[in-house]
Amino acid sequence: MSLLQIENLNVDFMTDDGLVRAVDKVKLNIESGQVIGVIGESGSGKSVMALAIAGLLSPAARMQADLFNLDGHDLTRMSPAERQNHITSNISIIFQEPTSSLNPALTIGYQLDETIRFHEGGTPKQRKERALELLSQVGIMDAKRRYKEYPHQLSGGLNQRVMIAIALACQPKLLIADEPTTALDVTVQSQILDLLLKVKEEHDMALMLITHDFSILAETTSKVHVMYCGQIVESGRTYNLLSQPYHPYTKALLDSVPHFGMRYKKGRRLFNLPGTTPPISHLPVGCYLGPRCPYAAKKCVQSPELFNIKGRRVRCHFPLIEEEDS
Ligand SMILES: Nc1ncnc2c1ncn2[C@@H]1O[C@H](COP(=O)(O)OP(=O)(O)OP(=O)(O)O)[C@@H](O)[C@H]1O
Repeated sequence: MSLLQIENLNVDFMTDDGLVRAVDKVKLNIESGQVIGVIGESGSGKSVMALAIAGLLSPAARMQADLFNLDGHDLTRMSPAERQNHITSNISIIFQEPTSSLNPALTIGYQLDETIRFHEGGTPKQRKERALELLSQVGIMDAKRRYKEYPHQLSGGLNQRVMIAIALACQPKLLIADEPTTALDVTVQSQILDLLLKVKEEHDMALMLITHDFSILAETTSKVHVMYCGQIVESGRTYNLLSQPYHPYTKALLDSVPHFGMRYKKGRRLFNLPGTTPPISHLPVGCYLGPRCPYAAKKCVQSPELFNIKGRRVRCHFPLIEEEDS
């Protein structure tokens, strides 16, 4: 069953350079219980898209969508207050830096209690029991002691567990994890990923994982969206997309990271996409990847639409499909 359906989501910001578009015609469909991934270079619009979905954009942002259906309700027809209420009842989000997401002046227990009070209510005793239960569920030993402690007394990994406990207190149907492991040590990263998958199963949630890391996507997701300059440029089933990318940008990202089993020869270099991501205030005409793309041709001065091909959606005039595939 479809949990979230979005069509033509745009997010604009008014800046000194004028109006800029950080998220451009994004189309998404998330099924209940599904794990999807979003990948792209820094500045490609992943976080702004996540904030837009979670209803957390700054007032300076302008958001517009042709379709925004969440759990069977059309958000485009709701008042801002109704919309916010529906989103906070259904979506939670955790961020890259758990320690800065928590309030350093308040205990873990107080911050958890605030969320439980808002979403579930109950007496102080019931709420405390619920908070301790949530802390145990996310693998925090000695929950009673941690309940009284402040974020600075916990490691980054433990604080991320607390953030996950707070997210679960909202009983979301969708949890968005925006680079949840980037700021953590490698060993802690895999523990947090395992935990996210465990709580996703236990709470029957969908999970949107935003990352820079293809190996995380390969391990955890069933579907991947690749973003560049605010647009989704390729979407598809994880295995198919990673094993045979159709968009030159997806291929460039994959070719720029080492793979297990790759033969290393002296002097051999990983692929390097020339140039840098253009600022959203100065995007090139036509295909945004055009000036950096090894496959660019005359036609690429026209903006490519996202089109369906062999179970994939690709925004490219010349997708990398071999003869026998087409
Ligand atoms: N409040 C804002 N005002 C103006 N521009 C903004 C604002 N917030 C984000 N942007 C711009 O929107 C674009 C997308 O940013 P976003 O943070 O979503 O990228 P990202 O893909 O999440 O990057 P990273 O992987 O580094 O987190 C960037 O060009 C950024 O500068």
